[in-house]
Amino acid sequence: MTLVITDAGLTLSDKQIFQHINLTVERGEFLSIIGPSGCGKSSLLNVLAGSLLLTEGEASVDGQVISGYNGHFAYMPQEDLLFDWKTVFENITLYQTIHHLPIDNDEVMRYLDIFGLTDAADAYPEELSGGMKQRTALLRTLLVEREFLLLDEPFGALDIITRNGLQDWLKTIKDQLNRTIILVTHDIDEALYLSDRIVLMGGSPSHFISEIDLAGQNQTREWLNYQGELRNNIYTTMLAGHQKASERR
Ligand SMILES: Nc1ncnc2c1ncn2[C@@H]1O[C@H](COP(=O)(O)OP(=O)(O)OP(=O)(O)O)[C@@H](O)[C@H]1O
Repeated sequence: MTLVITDAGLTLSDKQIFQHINLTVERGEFLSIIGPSGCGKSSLLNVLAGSLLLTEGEASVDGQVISGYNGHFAYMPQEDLLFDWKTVFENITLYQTIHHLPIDNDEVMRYLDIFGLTDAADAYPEELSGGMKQRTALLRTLLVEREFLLLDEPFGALDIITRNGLQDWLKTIKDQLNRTIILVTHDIDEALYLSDRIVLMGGSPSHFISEIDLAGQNQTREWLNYQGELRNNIYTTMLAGHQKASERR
């Protein structure tokens, strides 16, 4: 499946959030979107998930225009809260329970194993570490079984050690997930480490400023250590976009 966004713009309450956004995402790709706070990254994910409608242009999956909630995207919002009174198993199968869909226990157990949560299946969220909670929320999103996973700052609230651990983990399992992933992050290194491609968003109204193609790179932690120039270029570009936005506010 291919996602195509063409000349997309979004105005909310008379404020133009973003404009002229063009993007094609191919099946299996890992794309990160980075940009300053408030530039509209979450809004763009909301458009794809169907909870916001574009005011200009269009987004489509395999030619089918997105015009509201649709069956292509599973969205993990910034604060994907787990229900405290439900176990890990019950939390991750919530979508199926709510929609009266069958639960494939073998499949769920297989994913619990991949996510390192087998022993926690019957635990309640308060018994989990921060990293385990995020893995649980991510697994819940994955089990919705959509082609595209939209991850909005999934590791944003975690300490650096846990965060790095989850990045390493996501990198090792991403091929097994067999999904197309769109990740929103503020963390340049996270984007460099995990992505096939990065788009930078900024300005006012916000737009895509530039794109970095990382396909074919072997992005190890050591590789990251040598990306000072690239990291600096991304940061400088983001800063320029942020300053431009501040001047217009
Ligand atoms: N329903 C709404 N009505 C009006 N303005 C909104 C609405 N939702 C979001 N906004 C505004 O849209 C802008 C973009 O918000 P959004 O959350 O998409 O940015 P972001 O880049 O994801 O920010 P962050 O990185 O801080 O999460 C912000 O200025 C926000 O206040």
